[in-house]
Amino acid sequence: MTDMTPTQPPVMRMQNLDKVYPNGTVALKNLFLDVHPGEFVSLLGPSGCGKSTALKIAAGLTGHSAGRIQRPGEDEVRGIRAKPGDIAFVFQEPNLMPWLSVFDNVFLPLKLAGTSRAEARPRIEEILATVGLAGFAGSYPRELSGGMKMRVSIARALVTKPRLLLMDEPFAALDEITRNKISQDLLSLWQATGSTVIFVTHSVFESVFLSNRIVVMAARPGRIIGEIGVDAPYPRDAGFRLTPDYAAHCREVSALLTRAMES
Ligand SMILES: Nc1ncnc2c1ncn2[C@@H]1O[C@H](COP(=O)(O)OP(=O)(O)OP(=O)(O)O)[C@@H](O)[C@H]1O
Repeated sequence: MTDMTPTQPPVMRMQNLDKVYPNGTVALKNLFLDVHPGEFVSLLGPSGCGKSTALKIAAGLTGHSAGRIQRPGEDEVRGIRAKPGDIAFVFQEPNLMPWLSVFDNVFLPLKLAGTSRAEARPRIEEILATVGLAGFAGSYPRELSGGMKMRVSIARALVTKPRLLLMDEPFAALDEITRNKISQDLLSLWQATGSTVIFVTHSVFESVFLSNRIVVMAARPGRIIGEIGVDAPYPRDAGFRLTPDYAAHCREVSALLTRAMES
């Protein structure tokens, strides 16, 4: 287990959040979650417990009904809102612009932030190389496999060096081998960029492989039932290996998930 004592102020803080959708569905109730700089937090829980809702609120894509949220760069007291580029997200569907090349898809958020093409080029080339797409800058989405499209989507999300990266089951549609490879790429990027990540997944294996903290939500209404720190004594660059430590962490998370299902 890692020492989970926070050392720096959180990048994102959810305090006592409730979310009631207009149709009356209570998706979140008394949700508290602090995410600290450089953390990779996985959010797990039974289907419908409110994981995506929590992520959408964090992204500012939907509002909350009660409680408080502090996003990166925001200061409620001084009325400062998060800047575009402070928060990035990656969903299951890569959502690339089909008429733009791989280079231009990744360039898009930098362009919107006012960066020139020439200025952006070295950064884009570097990030494409990190995700294994060095030779594909001129390709178009239709020419890429699902795994390659996901790599472009991750590169596009991280190219602005966001303070917070939100990922909602990004690898759910990929086959297992591609999923393992991309997980390793994501881990390299996370380590290289020092990003802070919140990652929603249904996979215990994936969460233990990737995260340094796993937060489990209870079935209803959406609230946190417990969390586990993962200090990764197993070789993280070697894929999902069932070493005794890795397996022990997986068992711990599975036990917590079982409790969450029964709650
Ligand atoms: N736009 C919406 N309007 C009404 N209810 C919604 C809406 N979006 C989600 N819900 C409901 O809110 C609850 C939480 O949904 P959410 O998608 O956040 O859960 P989840 O944990 O991400 O689920 P899953 O693991 O299946 O993706 C569910 O009961 C869902 O039906």
